[in-house]
Amino acid sequence: MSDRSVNVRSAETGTNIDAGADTESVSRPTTEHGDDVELAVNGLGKRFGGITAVDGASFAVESGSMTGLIGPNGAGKSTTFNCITGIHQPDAGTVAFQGQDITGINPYECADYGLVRTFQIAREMANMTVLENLMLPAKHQRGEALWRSVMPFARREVAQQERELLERVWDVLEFFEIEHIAEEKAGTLSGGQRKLLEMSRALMTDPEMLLLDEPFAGVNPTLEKKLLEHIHELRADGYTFLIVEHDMDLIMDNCEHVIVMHQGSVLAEGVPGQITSNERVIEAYLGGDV
Ligand SMILES: Nc1ncnc2c1ncn2[C@@H]1O[C@H](COP(=O)(O)OP(=O)(O)OP(=O)(O)O)[C@@H](O)[C@H]1O
Repeated sequence: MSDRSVNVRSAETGTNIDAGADTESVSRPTTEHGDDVELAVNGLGKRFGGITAVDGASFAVESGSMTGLIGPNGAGKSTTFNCITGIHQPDAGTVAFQGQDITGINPYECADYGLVRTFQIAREMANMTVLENLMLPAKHQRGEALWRSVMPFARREVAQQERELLERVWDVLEFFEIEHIAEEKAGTLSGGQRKLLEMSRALMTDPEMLLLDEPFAGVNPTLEKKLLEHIHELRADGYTFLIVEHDMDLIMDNCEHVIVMHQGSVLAEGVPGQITSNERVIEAYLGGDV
């Protein structure tokens, strides 16, 4: 893993918090170019009743890359994200993160491994302040158990952890330049500010790889530029990104590798130039509902 200069990582960075003993450790694979694979999806399948949402999707995401996952509406992108991060149990296939089989683990375990996806701010979070929203994900990761808060000898440790946590929250807020909205209720934020909060929440779990589902939807052009700068900055610090986004130009301009899904499986992948000139991709989009 590369050194990271952005000061948004916790003191525990790099130490994989006990992430489930029943997962298999395999040697870390490489791409055909010999680069490290951060995420490997193989033959992934997911059905909902009679609907096949994901149908044998296979792809790899290179460590430290910014990879785009595109495809017409209903291609299976979100379901793929959900199967990777444990929201859905896949019916078929495997998911490996940094060479470890993580197929079917739950979202918390997934975050413990360092793989996290952004979530829309849920309704129940809307009444909480930005600060409170950011305290939550990291608290879970620290495994706050009841005994910690009731046993006198543990109280000092908890207080120290709270202080560190708060420091980290402010580092993240500062990184995204949103300190001024720390006390605002999440429900009152603009679309762009919400996206920044979603990213901030994901960063609080101290990830290695972020899966972003339409991070620019509803974001005005000025904030979109800012958000992109932040993503590029994090990426330069070694984070890996897999981004689902409908804005094709944005993906082509910012990702070095693009995966195209169609009808639940991977139709094409390559550098942006290969994708824009691929006739099967053009056909899928023209025939699809985009
Ligand atoms: N929970 C669900 N129950 C039933 N069908 C679902 C569910 N989630 C997704 N689907 C169906 O699975 C297919 C793939 O959906 P998915 O949302 O993964 O595609 P997508 O590529 O993300 O689409 P979009 O770009 O429109 O968000 C669609 O036909 C969708 O209607």
